[in-house]
Amino acid sequence: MPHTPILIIDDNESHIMLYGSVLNDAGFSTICARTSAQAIELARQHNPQIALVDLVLPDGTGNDLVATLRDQNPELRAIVITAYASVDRAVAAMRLGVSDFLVKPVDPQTLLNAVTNARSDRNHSLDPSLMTRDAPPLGGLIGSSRPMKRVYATIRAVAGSVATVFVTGENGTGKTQCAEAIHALSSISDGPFVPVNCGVLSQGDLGSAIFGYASDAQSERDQEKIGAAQMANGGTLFLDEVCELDAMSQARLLQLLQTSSVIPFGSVDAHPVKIRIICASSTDPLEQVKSGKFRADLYYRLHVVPIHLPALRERGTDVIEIAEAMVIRYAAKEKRPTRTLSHDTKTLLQNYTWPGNIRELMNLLWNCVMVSDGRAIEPHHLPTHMRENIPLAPIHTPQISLPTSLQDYLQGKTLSQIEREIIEVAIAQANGSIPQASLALGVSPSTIYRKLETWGLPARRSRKV
Ligand SMILES: Nc1ncnc2c1ncn2[C@@H]1O[C@H](COP(=O)(O)OP(=O)(O)OP(=O)(O)O)[C@@H](O)[C@H]1O
Repeated sequence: MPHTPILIIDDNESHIMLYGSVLNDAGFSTICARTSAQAIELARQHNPQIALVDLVLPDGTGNDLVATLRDQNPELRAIVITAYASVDRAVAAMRLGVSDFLVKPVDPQTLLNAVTNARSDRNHSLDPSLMTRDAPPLGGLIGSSRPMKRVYATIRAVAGSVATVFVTGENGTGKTQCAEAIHALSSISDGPFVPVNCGVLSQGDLGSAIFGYASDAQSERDQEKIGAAQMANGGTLFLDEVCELDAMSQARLLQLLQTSSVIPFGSVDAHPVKIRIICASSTDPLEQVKSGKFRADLYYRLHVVPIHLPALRERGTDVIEIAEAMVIRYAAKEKRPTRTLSHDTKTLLQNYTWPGNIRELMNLLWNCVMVSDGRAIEPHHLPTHMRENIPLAPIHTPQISLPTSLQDYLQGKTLSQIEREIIEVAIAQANGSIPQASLALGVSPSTIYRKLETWGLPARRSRKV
């Protein structure tokens, strides 16, 4: 429980009673103000850490009041309540450092979620020792660089709450692994962890994959498909590449966050769910908000606790720590003798820019374990572009050439066989460089790495055509 009461500011008596009783029933103490002036005075006396602020007050705007209260106490978390959701209002509130933005009518669960999130956000940001002390790595995450220690500390700090977490970082930096670590450390770790990659499904499939659908009861086909949000009930829903959601799914996700219930497509029935949402993006979500692709109010609700995963090239000697662990892992997996990394190999690994991050490193080492025969992995086992320090941006994009008669080529092949062949050709023509092959194919390197993982192939063993 917080040591100081929650300050409720609203000029409507019935709202004050409603919010007060919900919070009191949940064990919070509250104090109430009907005007900005009263609120400023009460805040001086009681130093509240959380304030619930109506946007329209008799003697000023809620935003102005938040600014004054945060001037008095920069650690104060403000939850703004408004009758109208609008992007402008949400953005203005975000600029003021508002912690949550609720639209009337506010249901009790949404209010409690917002207060719980504000508390965990506050606890997290108030503990500077968490950010600097030597946080040991978490299961599965290797690396002891300073930026990663900060990440481990944040994961630990947030895992105890159910606050929404927004993980950012380039492809292959470990966003999914980070989400899994948060779930594993949380009080809901017994519940399911349900990941959805919003970047790989078509928009039509994506909406029903997350929220499910209910079809016409007369239809002979399945009448209902449970979506990931319901499957995650009691656990964590992980939305990877969340900025890829279309407008309709963004609206549904916002509704899910506001009401803690899921309405499947084609249905009007709301299914209550108790889930934590973790989302991730490899692009800057704020840029997506600025360009109008992603709703500001949704971003704002998702971005309660941000975690940024540094690129592998920014993690110092983590690259060697991870590489050594991977060599052991792949040697065991492939039943090959364990090899060391020679001094020169380590230097090359350390100096490379790793556009595909850890996924690229893993695939490279898998390949090295397969092709090396001596005691150590030497520079000649590495791809040419790493040995010769070829710049990251390719001078020219390789052209993909396929057999001349398309009909002959396609004959008797499934779509997935064709996809696999095209990817293998592109890799071969890029001399084993996944980043270059991905440029030629117009997909992200992660997409190719994932496919190779599915096929059980290390990256550079792809067939030369
Ligand atoms: N710190 C780490 N130590 C060891 N392995 C890691 C680490 N971080 C990530 N990995 C591994 O690297 C691979 C890629 O990680 P992950 O899928 O979590 O990345 P991602 O950022 O979610 O990628 P994408 O953006 O493509 O979805 C996984 O096999 C994961 O287990």
